Amino acid sequence: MTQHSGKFITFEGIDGAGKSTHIAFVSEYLKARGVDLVSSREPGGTPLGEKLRDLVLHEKMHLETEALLMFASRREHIAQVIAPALSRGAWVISDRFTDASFAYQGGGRGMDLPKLEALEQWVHPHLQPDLTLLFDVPLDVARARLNATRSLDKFEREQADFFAATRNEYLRRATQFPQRFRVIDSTQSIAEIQVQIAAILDECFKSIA
Ligand SMILES: Nc1ncnc2c1ncn2[C@@H]1O[C@H](COP(=O)(O)OP(=O)(O)OP(=O)(O)O)[C@@H](O)[C@H]1O
Ligand SMILES: Cc1cn([C@H]2C[C@H](O)[C@@H](COP(=O)(O)O)O2)c(=O)[nH]c1=O
Repeated sequence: MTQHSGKFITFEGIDGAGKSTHIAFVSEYLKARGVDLVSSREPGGTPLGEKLRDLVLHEKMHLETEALLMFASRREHIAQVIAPALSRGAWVISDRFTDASFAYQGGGRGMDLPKLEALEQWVHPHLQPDLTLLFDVPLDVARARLNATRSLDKFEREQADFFAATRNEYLRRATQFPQRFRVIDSTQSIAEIQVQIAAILDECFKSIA
C-alpha cells in the first residue's frame, strides 16, 4: 500500500517501445492541469544513480551484479527524489522502475524471481506505483525504431530471444497486477496513443480531469 499524498506513475516497455516519446506528452498533460510534477528515470535520477547507469549500460557484468546495481540506483533514487517528492504531495513520473528489473534481469537474463522479490522488499517494502503504463510492441517494430535513431547500448544490442522473454515478463506482471498496470498497444500512431493515455489519466486520477 502506498503511504503518501502524491501520485507515482511509471513507464515501462522494451527498448524502442516509445516510453520517452510519451513521457514528454504526460508531463505536459499533467503540468497543464496544475500538477506539481517531478520527472525522472531509472537507472539514474540522481548524480550517483547516473554514474551507476553509465556502468550498467556499458560494462559486462554478472547478472546478479547488474540487478544489485539497478536496486542500488533505485535505493538512492527513492531516498533523494521519489520519497521527498511524494511526501510533499508532488507527483513523480519515472521512466522505468522495479518492473524493469523483473522484466530485464528476471525475464531477459533469467535471474531467479524470488531474489528480485527479496531486493524489492528490502529497497521499497511500502512503495509501489499508483499507475504503470506498459508500452507493448512486437520486437521487430521496437528494433526498427531504435535502429533508425541512435547507437545501441548493452541492453539494446541483445538478441530477439532476450527481448521476447523481457516482453513476456512485462505482460505476465501486467496480468499479475491489473489494478495498477495499463497495457498500451504501441503499434498505434503517436496521436492515437496520446488519446488513450489521456483517457487513462482522467480515469485513474479523476481530480485532474
Ligand atoms: N507510436 C509510434 N509510432 C512511430 N514511431 C514511434 C512511436 N513511438 C515512438 N516512436 C519513435 O520510435 C523511436 C524510439 O522511441 P522512444 O525513444 O520513445 O522509445 P523508448 O521506449 O523510450 O526507448 P528506450 O527505452 O530505448 O529509451 C523514436 O524515434 C520515436 O519517435
Ligand atoms: C531500471 C532498469 C533498467 N534496465 C535496462 C532497460 C534499458 O535497456 C536500460 C535503460 O535504458 P532506457 O533507454 O533509459 O530505457 O536499462 C534494466 O535492465 N533493469 C532495470 O531495473
